Formats: sequence, structure tokens, C-alpha cells
Amino acid sequence: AAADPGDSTQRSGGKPRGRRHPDQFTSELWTELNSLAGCSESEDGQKGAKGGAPEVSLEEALMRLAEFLSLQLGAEESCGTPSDPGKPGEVPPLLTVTSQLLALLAWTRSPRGRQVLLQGTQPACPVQPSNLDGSLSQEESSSQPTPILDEVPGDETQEHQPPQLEEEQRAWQRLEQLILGQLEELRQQLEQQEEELSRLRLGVGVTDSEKRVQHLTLENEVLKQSLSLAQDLLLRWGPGPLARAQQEEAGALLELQDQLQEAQDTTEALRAQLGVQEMQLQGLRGALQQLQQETEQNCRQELQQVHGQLAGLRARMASLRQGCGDLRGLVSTFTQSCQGSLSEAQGQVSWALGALSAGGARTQLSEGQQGPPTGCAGRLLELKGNIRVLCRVRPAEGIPSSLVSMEPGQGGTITTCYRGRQHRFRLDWVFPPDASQEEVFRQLEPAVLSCLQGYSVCIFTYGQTGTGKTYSMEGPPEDPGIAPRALQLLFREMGTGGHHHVTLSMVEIYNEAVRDLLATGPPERLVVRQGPAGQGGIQVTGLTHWDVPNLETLHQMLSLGRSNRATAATVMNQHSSRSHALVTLTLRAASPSCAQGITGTLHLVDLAGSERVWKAGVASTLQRDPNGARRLREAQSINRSLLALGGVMAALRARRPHVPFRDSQLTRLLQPALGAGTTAVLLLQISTRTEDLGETICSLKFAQRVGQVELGPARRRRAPRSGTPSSLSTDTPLTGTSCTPTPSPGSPPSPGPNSCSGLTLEPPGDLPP
Ligand SMILES: Nc1ncnc2c1ncn2[C@@H]1O[C@H](COP(=O)(O)OP(=O)(O)OP(=O)(O)O)[C@@H](O)[C@H]1O
Repeated sequence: AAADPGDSTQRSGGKPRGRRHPDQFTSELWTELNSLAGCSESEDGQKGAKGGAPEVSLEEALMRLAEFLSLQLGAEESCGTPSDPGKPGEVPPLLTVTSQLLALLAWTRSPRGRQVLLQGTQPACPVQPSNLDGSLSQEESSSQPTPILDEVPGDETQEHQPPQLEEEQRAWQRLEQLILGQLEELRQQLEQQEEELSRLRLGVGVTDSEKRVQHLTLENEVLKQSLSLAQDLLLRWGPGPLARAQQEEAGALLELQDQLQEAQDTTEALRAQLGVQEMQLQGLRGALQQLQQETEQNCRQELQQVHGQLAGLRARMASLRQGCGDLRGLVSTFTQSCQGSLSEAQGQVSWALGALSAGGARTQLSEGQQGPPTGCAGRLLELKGNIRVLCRVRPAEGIPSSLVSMEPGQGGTITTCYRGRQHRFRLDWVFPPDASQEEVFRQLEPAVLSCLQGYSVCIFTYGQTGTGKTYSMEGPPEDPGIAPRALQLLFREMGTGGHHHVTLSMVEIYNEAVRDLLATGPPERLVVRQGPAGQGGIQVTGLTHWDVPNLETLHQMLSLGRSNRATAATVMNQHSSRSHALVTLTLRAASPSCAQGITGTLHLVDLAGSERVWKAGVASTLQRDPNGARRLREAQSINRSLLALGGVMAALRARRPHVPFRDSQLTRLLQPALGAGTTAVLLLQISTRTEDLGETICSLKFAQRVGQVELGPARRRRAPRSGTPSSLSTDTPLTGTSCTPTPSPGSPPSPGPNSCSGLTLEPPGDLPP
């Protein structure tokens, strides 16, 4: 159409073509198109003539295609660079390719092409591809087969088909290669043209308006891109910038809130962990503290155990030492005893010889009866010579406590359970609550009788207030206690022969003041002092010694002394003895033929109650009782003196060189009774009441300590040959006032201070000041 514009106009049906058709096509292409069109028309025309169907011919199709292409090219060129019509090779590559495609299409619609296609072989291109400029190369021209435009008969075609097919295949391959090459070139040219187009659009050959249009186009494109970007952003980020900002802020705020919440959650979690760790730490601290306490407690317990074991070892060691010392003492004592017995036997022999020489056989017999005892009992008493501890349990007023149990009898025990700890005390003898006064005295009888043999015996009762000390010592008239029974026994043993001079003294220690309970006048405070050097013992200035001719007089005097004794009502005992009472009975052989008679002494001591001050209720009555202060002072004094007695016992037990007898008036007066060679019997009175348990244990401990005291073997005393009352043995206690025997044994003093007129009391003129 480009080569023949007139035909093209005619064939295009007078329709206006594009503004810029290509001015020329390659002649070969056009020829081939025409030939194809002719073939098609020859076939299709016959069909059309025969059938008369209004089919579009290939030419028409080509024309339409060309028109379409021209329109496309025009549209393309309107935006691109105007081509130069006089310039060969400026044919748009698209047209070239299109022409090739059209040629191929025409061939496929040709009979040969159809035949080839029907035979299933590859089609052979009947057209020769052309270069862009429409000229074939020499080589290709020479090898280019001649197009077969006429229809070949079937048989001949069958015969010549193989070589033709080969040629067509080769042509087709070349065409294909050519098309591929042209397509590649087309692509390159397109790229070049697009580059050039863009360059030209921005540069040369473009008017200001076009440039403006181009710029505007570019700006438009940029704006479009911006718009699409904005739309994308809008779609992505929200409806508007402000809202987005708010939303961003809200988002940021939410994010911050989330972070804050997260931080708070983290803080809470950390706090919870911290709390747990603090609790764990607290628990560990508590466990550590508990462990420390347990460790400390265990250490203390172990330390206490070690201390206890150490104390036990020390006590055992001291006991062993003491036992060793006792054995030594026994050995030496036995030797001394043997010597003493020998000398005593010599004395008895000489005494008997003297009696015989005096010619009194009856007298000899009588004096022989008064002689020193013989036999195992006396020897045992001499060898033992220490303190015996007896314990008497007071009958319970109510139900007896189960916390105190006992094994009565000789070597009996008292077992207490106090504050979870058990204490067991072994004593020389334990009297059960139902023991009678007679049973008690029976155990004291040998000691009492030994006084007649010249021994010094001290029997004292010790214990808490109300436990029966006075009861045991004095006893009621219908059931007399130790003192009446002892005196009765002694007088019975002495008989009525008048061979003994019996003197009695009775003092009390009240608030550390020594008072004579048998004084004729008002009781005065006596002075206790040490005896003259070399004589030993003590002297009590102003103390009266009464000669006791018979038992009746003795009882009367004892009643007198008892009535003078200080008593008071305490919470624990309505008739509590608030003083220590000491009764001393001196038995001196009074035979004129016995110049060197023996002198025995019996000390009966009723100690005051050993209860604690607060327990006596004295302190509690200080505010109400006007005599409360006095009661308190009494209790303090009693306790102080008993404490001094304990100190003396401890020193004696430990065999210390110094025994603190001077610590109290009680120990001072008891010094002769607790001296070497004396016999002492402690009668401990205890209560089984639960509330008295502590005091009972204290008393038992004291008694146990006393029982460990060694006083050495008992020794008998001898009176000087002069035999005057004032020349008593220096060991004799309470030697202060000389006494004159009553003129007649049958005239005892009547009880009471005013009834002493019958007695001749010698004033203490011969006593040292
Ligand atoms: N074995 C006993 N049998 C019967 N009654 C007893 C016995 N022991 C003590 N009693 C009675 O208990 C009471 C108190 O006794 P007692 O006065 O002898 O005690 P005490 O230890 O001397 O007191 P204090 O130390 O205060 O003088 C008395 O009424 C006494 O009769």
C-alpha cells in the first residue's frame, strides 16, 4: 500500500489512512504479499465465486492490518520522533516484523502451507526474509529457492515433495533465524529509539510547549506516582495526616502505655520476686537465728554437762580423798583407841585396886557398874564418832504428795521429783510419817546413854517451820519427845544412888542474842566469849547451871525454860519457835572415891525453822502487822545463823584448818558440841507437801552435807580430880556459871521465875569478865 498509494487507497476502501504511512516497503515483501494474496484469491476467489460467501480476503485482512498498524504507528509517532521518509532503513521495525508475520500467515493459508501443516511437518516459508532495507544478501539470494506460486499436482508433488520440503525447511529455518535476528535488532532499536526519544523530548527539536507538555507530563507522572504513593500511604496509615498524626500519637501513646504497662508488669514481677526473695531471706534469717539459738543451747547444755561431769569428778575426787583421809584417821584412831583403852584399862585396874584398898567391896561393885562401857556397841560408837543424820517425815495433813517417796529404815532414802529433776538422798535412818516418838528415840538411845560414859553428845533438830522439830524434841505431855525420854532414861540409868551430879542449863538464841531461859530474874542478854587460853571451849557470862537432883525437878525446869522461849505466830505455824533453844545436861560422876570421874554432856538443840523469809509470810504482813518488821528481823536472823551452821559443817567436812564458829552465836555455842571427839545426831524434819518441796530439798541437801562431816572418833571426858563444879573440862560446853547442887534432892524448883527461890544459885562471881 505504501508502494502503491493509489491501490492502497482503492483497496482500503477510500478510508483515510494514518498520517504517516511508511513510504516504501521492500519490494520483495510487497511482491510476496501480492503473490500470497493472489494465491489466496485464486483459491478463495473460486470458492467465493462458487459459494458466494462474504469472506474477508487476505488482501482485505492485510489492508485492515496495515491500517491498524498505521494507526498504531501514527499513535506511536505522535508521541515519538517523526521519522524521516527519505531515509532508508527508517522503516519501523514493527512493520518489518509485521510484514514478516503477515508473510508467514499468508503462507500458512496457502495450499502448500496447508499441505505442509496437514502433513504434520514444519512449514517451509515460501517467502524470503528480507533485511530491514528489503534487500537480500547475495548469498541468501543465490541460495534462496524460487517461490512456488503455482499449484502443483498431487502426484508430482508427492514425487518432488522430499527435496522441496527440505528446501522449505531450510528456508523456514533461515527465516526463523532471520526473524529472531530481526527481533533482536528490533529490540535494540526500540531501546535506542526510546533513549533517543527521551533525549529528544528533553532536548533538541522540542518546542517550549512540548517541553512544557513533556515536563507537565513528567510532573504529571511524578504527581501520579506521588498520588499513588500518597494513596498507598493513606491506605497504609489512615485517612489523613492530622488523624494520622493523632493516630500516630495515639499509637505512640498506646505503645508507650504498652511499654509502661510492660514496665509496670516487669516492676510488679520484680517486686514480687523481691518479696519472695525477702521472705526467703527472712526465712533464712529465722532459720539462721534458730540455728544459732539451737547451737547456743546445745553448747550451753554441753557446757553444763561438762561442768556437771567436772563437778561430779571433783566431788568424787574429794570423796576419795576424804575416804582416804577417813581411812587414815580410822587407822590412827584405832591406834589411839587401843592406846586409850589400854590406859583406861590401866586406870580401871588402878581404880579397882584403890577401891579394894579402900575396903569397900560393895562400893567397888557399884563403881564397877558405873565404869566405862564395854562391848561392840561402845567400840563402834567410838570408831564411828561422826555425825549421824536421821530424817523424820512429818505426817501429811491431806493427800500425801507423789513427788516425795521414801525407803524408810537404816540407810533409807528420800527421793524427790522437783521441776522435772529427780533427787535422791541417802540418810542413816529414815522415819516414815507414822513413826512414833518411841521409835525415833530408840535410834538415839545409844548416843544418849553414851553420855553416862563420858561422851559428849549433841542431838539437834533441823528443818522447815512446822515440820515437827519441837514435836520431836519436846513432844506433847501424852507423847513425850526426845528430851523427856532422854532425861528419863539417863535418870533411870543413873538410879538414885547419887553418884552423878546432874546440872542443867537452858539458853535460847533470839535475834543473835543469847538469853538464859532458866534465869531467876528477867532474861538478860548473855555474853559469849572464848574460854581461857589453853582450856578451850567458850564461856557464857551469867548463865546459870542448875543442879537437877531428880527427874521431876528436871521436868519442871524444862517447863520453865520452854515457857520463857520466844514464840510467835507465822503463816506456817501458829506456835512457831522463833529462836534456837539449847538444853545442856552435864552428867558428872559424883562419887567421892572417884577422884577422876568422867563427865558426859548431852546437848539437845531445837533449832528455829529454816524456812525462807518470804515463805514465812513475814514480808507479806509487813504492811498490816505492826510486828511484821520484828518478824522479818527474826527470820533474817534465823536464816543467818543457820547459814553459819552450814558454813561450819562445810568447813568440818572439808577438814579446813579454820572452822568459822564465830560467824554466829549459834555456832559459837555449838562449838563444843561439834568439836573433835564429839558425837552429833542431826534429826532432820521434812514435809511432804508439794508446796514445801523446794524447802524439803534444801533441808535434805543440808543434811547430806552434814552427814559428810567427820568429827573424829568419840572421846570420853574426864573430870579433874578436884571434882569441883567450876573445874569442868574445858571441852564442856556452856561452862560459864558455876552451880551449886540443890541442898536436897527432893526439893526441886517450882516452875516459873518466881518459883526459883528454893534453889541456891551461886552468882557468877568466879567467872572471868
Ligand atoms: N510426827 C508428828 N505427828 C503428829 N503431829 C505432828 C508431828 N510432827 C509435827 N506435828 C504437829 O505439827 C505442828 C507443828 O509442829 P512443830 O511446832 O513441832 O513444828 P516446828 O518444826 O517446831 O515449827 P517451828 O520451827 O516453827 O517451831 C504441831 O502442831 C505438831 O503437833
